[in-house]
Amino acid sequence: MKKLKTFEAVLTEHNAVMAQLTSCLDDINAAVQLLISTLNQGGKILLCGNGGSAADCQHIAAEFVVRYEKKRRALAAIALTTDSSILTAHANDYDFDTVFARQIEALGNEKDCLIAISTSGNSKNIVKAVQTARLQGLSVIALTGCEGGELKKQATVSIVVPSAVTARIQEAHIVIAHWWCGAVEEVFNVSNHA
Ligand SMILES: O=C(CO)[C@@H](O)[C@H](O)[C@H](O)[C@H](O)COP(=O)(O)O
Ligand SMILES: [Zn+2]
Repeated sequence: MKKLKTFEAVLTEHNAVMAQLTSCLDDINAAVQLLISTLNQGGKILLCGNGGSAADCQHIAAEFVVRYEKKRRALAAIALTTDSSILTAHANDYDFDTVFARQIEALGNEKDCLIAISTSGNSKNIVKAVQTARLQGLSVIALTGCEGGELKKQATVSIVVPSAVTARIQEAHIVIAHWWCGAVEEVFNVSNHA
């Protein structure tokens, strides 16, 4: 049986990935500018991902629509991972590879920005979502790892977390996305919110 990785080993691995995130600073900053300009011009943020990254999509959308740390006006974000009727109908009647692409066809326009999350950078439904988004004129931020895979080639801005371990990459993704939420919130903080 494979020996259990100790919690200390996980912490060491996690801390090493966090320390190496400085290599992604330019891309992280470029992505936040894209999010701010998207919202400034009346666009919305769409998000897609599988598994743990699907959960991250709805987590991040909630921060934008409701709040991160401050009360301010609502910001437009939709997780494409949450409508079980759309997901099951499309997977059942067409195929799973286009579950997100289909929703982008329905909802996306050139003012919008897609945040596409895939730790491998190669999940077919995420790659197809990015292709559809680019064809429709959306900008795309890829949150990925493992050298970026196919996503890196197709996104407007790619953040490639320097790790090949899915869980560590996901942990880095949420740290980055939380920073984006805080930075965006600062810009839209001048609010008429009660
Ligand atoms: O959360 C985890 C592992 O931490 C899993 O659910 C993981 O997200 C799933 O295996 C995904 O299908 C992986 O897809 P991707 O990140 O390579 O696109
Ligand atoms: Zn997980």
